Amino acid sequence: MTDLTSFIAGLPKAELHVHHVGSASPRIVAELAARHEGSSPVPADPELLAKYFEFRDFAHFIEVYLSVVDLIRDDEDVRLLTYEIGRELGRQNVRYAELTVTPYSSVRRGIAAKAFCEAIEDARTAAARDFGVDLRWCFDIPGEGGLPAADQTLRIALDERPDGLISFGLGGPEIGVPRQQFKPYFDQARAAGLHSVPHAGETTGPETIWDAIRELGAERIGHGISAAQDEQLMAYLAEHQIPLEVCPTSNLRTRAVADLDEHPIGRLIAAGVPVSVNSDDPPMFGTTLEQEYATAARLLNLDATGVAGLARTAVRHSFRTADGKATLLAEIDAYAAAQR
Ligand SMILES: O=c1[nH]cnc2c1ncn2[C@@H]1O[C@H](CO)[C@@H](O)[C@H]1O
Repeated sequence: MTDLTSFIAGLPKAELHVHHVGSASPRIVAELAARHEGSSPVPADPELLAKYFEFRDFAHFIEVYLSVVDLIRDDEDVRLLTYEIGRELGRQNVRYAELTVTPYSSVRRGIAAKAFCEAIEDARTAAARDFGVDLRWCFDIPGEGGLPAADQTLRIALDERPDGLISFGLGGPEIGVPRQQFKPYFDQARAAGLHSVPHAGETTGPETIWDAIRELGAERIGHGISAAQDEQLMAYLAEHQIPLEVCPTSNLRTRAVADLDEHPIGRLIAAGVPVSVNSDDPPMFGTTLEQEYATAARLLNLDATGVAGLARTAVRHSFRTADGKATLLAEIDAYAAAQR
């Protein structure tokens, strides 16, 4: 039996909560910073960049995140970033990923919506061909952009409708950004067949999660960790099988939790809440999906069988086709059996 680290490395995985720009590796950020030399506070040097990715609080994280968004200035940057994300996911044996993409931020930067969508679709085709990674898109509203951002994000989703688009989300800060105002946009996105996957309960309490369910028709919740403060909400999530996309290291690095050993993931699972493990913005948080699995294994006291269960759970919570799920579940089972 190989050790858990190598078991995790080889395990076929699915990722459901990982942000497009938030996945820009230090190498890609350096390349983009060099392309736009001198016009960005983002350091090109990897050492300085690691320091730059240390956050005082969540608001500071969003500020840093937006400074990296600012580096993506044309469709070539979009194509490079997305293809390289595919490479990194393939390196970790991620077979399927639902990437949260924020077209509003790039269109505001002057990249035409059509060119943006063509660039991510080109990269999706190339990542499947070159790395065996099946990418899908969640288009998310950056909450700090308010209703103008919601309107533009919905327009792009419905007018451009790239082949990989499967869901509609809401990210950015929750404090001061109530979920209810986005109901008309989620209603239209859902009517058009997109799955609803807003962030909620990351930096605010359980009421934000209730709002995401009642007002936005959430089928899954980004983070949702404050559900652990509300027994009734956890029972509801368990009964209606509404999964949480939990990102442990993100919560630590944005100060959403003070200490990993206090992370509520164990309490949520013990209450029957469906939970997948994800990386969110891996290079910004100095982590990878593999490391998130190792962290979850430590927090939940999992052996290899338990870790394979994390991968299976992510596949089951995904919006992949039934055939696509069956194929990946079979691959996970075959891998786990071969490692015994
Ligand atoms: O963990 C996170 N929580 C909320 N928003 C996030 C997170 N990671 C990345 N973003 C992204 O920050 C962008 C700017 O507001 C948003 O688009 C949001 O998707």
